[in-house]
Amino acid sequence: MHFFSTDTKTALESKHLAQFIAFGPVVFQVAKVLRDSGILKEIEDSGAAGLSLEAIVEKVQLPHYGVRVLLESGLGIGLVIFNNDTYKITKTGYFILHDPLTNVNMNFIHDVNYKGLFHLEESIKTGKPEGLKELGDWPTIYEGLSQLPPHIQKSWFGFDHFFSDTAFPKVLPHVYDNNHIKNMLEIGGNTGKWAISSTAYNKDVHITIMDLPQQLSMAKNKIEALGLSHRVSFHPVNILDESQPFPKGFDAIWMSQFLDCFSEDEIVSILKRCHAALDEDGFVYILEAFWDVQRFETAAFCLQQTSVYFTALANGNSQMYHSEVFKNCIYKAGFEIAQETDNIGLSHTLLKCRKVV
Ligand SMILES: C[S@@+](CC[C@H](N)C(=O)[O-])C[C@H]1O[C@@H](n2cnc3c(N)ncnc32)[C@H](O)[C@@H]1O
Repeated sequence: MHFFSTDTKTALESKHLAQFIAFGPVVFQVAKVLRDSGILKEIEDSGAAGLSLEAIVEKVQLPHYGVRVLLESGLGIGLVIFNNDTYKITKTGYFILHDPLTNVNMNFIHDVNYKGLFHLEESIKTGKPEGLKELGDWPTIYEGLSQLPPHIQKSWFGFDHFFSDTAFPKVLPHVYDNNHIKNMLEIGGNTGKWAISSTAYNKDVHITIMDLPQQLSMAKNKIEALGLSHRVSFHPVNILDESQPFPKGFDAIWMSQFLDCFSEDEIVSILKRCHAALDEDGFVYILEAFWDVQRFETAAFCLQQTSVYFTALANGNSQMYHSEVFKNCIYKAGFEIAQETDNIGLSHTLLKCRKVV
């Protein structure tokens, strides 16, 4: 929050940033084409010597006019510099080429969000993911995940997994060490990554994955292929259907990057049903990224902008939450927070919640 309490820019900096915003889609597309066409890579490979426009055209085999337009735009964006008749890469250009976070975000924004974001204003008014029609005809993106075209699906999973992959190895000891968990319900298990890493980390735990039927069939194939069917069960359900009871008798419930897919009222409803499904001395473990609990302003920025994907594309009513808004949902559902562990992986917080007695 401290990042956002004062206006620190000069008037000149502010006007420059305003132009970056006004030309935002141009900046984005140029950077992506400079990355994907190989132009940035050729310039980087030339090192301190740099490359002339003619040499770049020769190397990437694209029309002279197009390469010139891209590079002149790239100068203004700050991806390249030009001196002694040659282009050289900048540090920002380097991040566009090599930084995993930048690449995952850029692919996700281009493939999943770009066209749908055109419908943002409509989504704000209706509370529905109006941009989703650019990808397919589903009520939310989750029903469509397994049917997305392969390159869009790759970008969606690349984005989702990037954050959980960095957090899961760090969070496993917090969940399993000294907690004697034998029977865990995992809600929103997606492709089975948590179940797979849990069974490898803890030789006793049995996991039941609850998710949409389409999603579970993807997870099931993976679990079977790994020979883990005796350790992992599946419970297909649309959690928004409140008439569907949760299975009972769990000493732990795990939800990672799941509750941010729902509105505040829906989160409370899901957590109340967790309350009923959980043993009296059991715990709900929630792994989430909160934009106000970040060490770096860039991390907070990424989370704040990711919220807009939920508005225009995913379901129209959820977001990456401020921690206080989210915690109020936990309290309303009859839980208290027994332990909070911040700064896990890139940006996550682990909340260990117990029933209020
Ligand atoms: C963002 S993914 C989280 C995946 C995984 N837990 C992780 O940490 O990477 C959200 C998951 O929630 C599931 N989901 C979304 N809406 C659902 C619903 N209405 N009922 C059941 N599962 C749902 C999706 O299918 C998806 O697997």
